[in-house]
Amino acid sequence: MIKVEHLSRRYGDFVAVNDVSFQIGHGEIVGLLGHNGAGKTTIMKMITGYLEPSDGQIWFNQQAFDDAPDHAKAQIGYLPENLPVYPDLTVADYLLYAARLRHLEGADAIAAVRRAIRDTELEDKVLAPIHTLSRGYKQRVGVAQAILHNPKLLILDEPTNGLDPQQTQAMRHLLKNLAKNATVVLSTHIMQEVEAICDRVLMMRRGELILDEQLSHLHQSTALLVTTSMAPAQWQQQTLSGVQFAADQHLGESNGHHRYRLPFAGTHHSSISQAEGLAAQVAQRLVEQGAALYGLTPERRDLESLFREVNKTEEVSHAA
Ligand SMILES: Nc1ncnc2c1ncn2[C@@H]1O[C@H](COP(=O)(O)OP(=O)(O)OP(=O)(O)O)[C@@H](O)[C@H]1O
Repeated sequence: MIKVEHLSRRYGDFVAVNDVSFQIGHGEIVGLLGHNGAGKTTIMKMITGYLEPSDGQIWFNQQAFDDAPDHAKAQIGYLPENLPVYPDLTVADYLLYAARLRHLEGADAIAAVRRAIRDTELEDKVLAPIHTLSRGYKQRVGVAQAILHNPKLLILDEPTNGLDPQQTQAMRHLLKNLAKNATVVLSTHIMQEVEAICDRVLMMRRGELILDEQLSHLHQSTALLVTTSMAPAQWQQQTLSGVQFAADQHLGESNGHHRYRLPFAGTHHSSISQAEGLAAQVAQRLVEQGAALYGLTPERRDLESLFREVNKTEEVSHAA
C-alpha cells in the first residue's frame, strides 16, 4: 500500500529523518515508536504530503506520490499532532466544514458526517461547541475528520496523547475498529501503546529507523532461562542442537541457585516449539550431570527489553 525508499528530511543543516525505508501492506496496524524528536511527525507529514522530503521517494499503491499527489491524498486520512479544530464551531458544523474540504457536498457530506460520528461514538456531542469538549472527545473529533472520506490509509500522530486511562482505552478500542477497514499508522512514544494496538513496530531513534519488527515475532523467545544447583565450574560446555550450553551465560547466584541465560544460536525468530524441544534437552543434560533443576522457562521478550537490546548492540534491522 505504501512504500518509502531512502526517505530523508533536513531542516537547514539538521537531519530530522535520515535514509528511512519501509513498506506497509493493506490492513496492517503499524506503530511508529520513538522518543521525543525521533522524527515520527516528520515522517508522517511527508507520507501525507504536508512536507516535501529532502531525499527519497514515497509510493502509494505502486504509484509515485509526486506523480499523483491528489490521488494519494484522497485516500489518506490524517490526524495531525495539534489538530486545528475551530473551538466555537459545534462538532457537526466542524465536520461538515471538514467534509467540504474533502470535496464532499450536499447529501454525500451529510452521510459522511453521520458515519464518522457513529464510528467515533460522538452522537451525544453532535451539537456541543468544540471548546466545551474534554481532551478525549476532541481527539475523537480529530479522528472523525480523518475518516470522513473513507480513507484506505489512516495516519494518526499521537492519537492518545494527553488522554486519561479511560479515554485511552476508548481510543484504542476505536482504532482497532477503524483498522478493520483501513491500514493504520500511528505514532507514539509509549511502548505499551504499540503492544496494545499494533501488529508491527517501526522504531525510530535520532531520525533513523532502528527496528522494523512484527509484534508476533517480537514475543517469540530467543533464549531459555535456567535456574539450577550447578555452579559455572561444574558446567560442561556442549552444544544441544543450536543452544550453546555454556557456563559463560551465568547471570548470578543466590542461596545455591545459579541462573543462566541460554540464547538460541543464530536464530532470531525461534518458535515456541523449538524452545520447548530445547528446554527438554537442557533439563535432561542437567539431570544427567547430577544437578537439581529449579526453573526452566523461555525468556519473555517485550518491546522494552528489545529497545534496550537494540540500543546496546546498535543493531539495525530493515526487514521490509
Ligand atoms: N520546522 C522545523 N524546523 C527545525 N527543526 C524541526 C522542525 N520540525 C521538527 N524539527 C526537529 O526535527 C526533529 C524531529 O522532529 P519530529 O517532530 O519529527 O519528532 P517526533 O518524533 O515527532 O517528536 P515528538 O514525539 O516530540 O512529537 C526534532 O529534533 C525537531 O526539533
